[in-house]
Amino acid sequence: MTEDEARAWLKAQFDVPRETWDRLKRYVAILLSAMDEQNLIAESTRPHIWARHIVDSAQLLLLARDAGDGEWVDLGSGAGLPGIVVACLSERPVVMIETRRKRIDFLNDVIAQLGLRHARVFGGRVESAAPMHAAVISARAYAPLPKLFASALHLSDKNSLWVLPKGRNAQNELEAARPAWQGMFHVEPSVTDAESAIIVAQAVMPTGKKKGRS
Ligand SMILES: C[S@@+](CC[C@H](N)C(=O)[O-])C[C@H]1O[C@@H](n2cnc3c(N)ncnc32)[C@H](O)[C@@H]1O
Repeated sequence: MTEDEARAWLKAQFDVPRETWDRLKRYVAILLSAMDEQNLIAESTRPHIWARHIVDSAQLLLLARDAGDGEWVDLGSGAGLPGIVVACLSERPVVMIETRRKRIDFLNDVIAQLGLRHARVFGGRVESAAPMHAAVISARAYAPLPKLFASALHLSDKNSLWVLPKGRNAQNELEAARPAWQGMFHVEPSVTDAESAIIVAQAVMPTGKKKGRS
């Protein structure tokens, strides 16, 4: 997907009013300029930021269309991927969880500059966030599945929809997690890379447990 194709995809998939479009463009500009001070995205992806990061994040919204009302919780948000992109493209409240100080400051700065009043940052470890009933949980390049589920189970209930971009190893990672984790799982192809996939899960709980949090 070229950068032009990425922007065209966004326009085709989302009703992108001018204000939203401006926000996305400002986010990209802020992110690129902050790259002088901290490594927020891989240097090699800088020329492909719309395809590799913005569309890659935005596609999760399509997979979460049927989620119930409530907060979208993004684990290990880093530069705000996908959390900031989700907050730009939807009105759902977004909580980004990030532990590194410079990244927390960056995220709060982006929220303020873009006026994203429905987004907030929890600055700390996922494991130490207060229990929640998230409607959607995303995690991009955060942790392998077993650690991901174990660290964030207290943020979920049986209705929470997990949308987890997992690159080219998604199916294998899912099979490896199966003995310890049960739920309804399926794997969706990524629009940005034909060989990458996104794990979508619901009612996730450790195997052997009969009931999740309701
Ligand atoms: C590889 S980066 C990915 C960032 C972003 N999601 C992306 O796709 O570009 C992983 C991020 O997760 C954060 N992180 C790792 N473990 C964490 C934890 N237990 N709690 C909160 N944040 C964590 C790191 O500080 C880092 O910013």
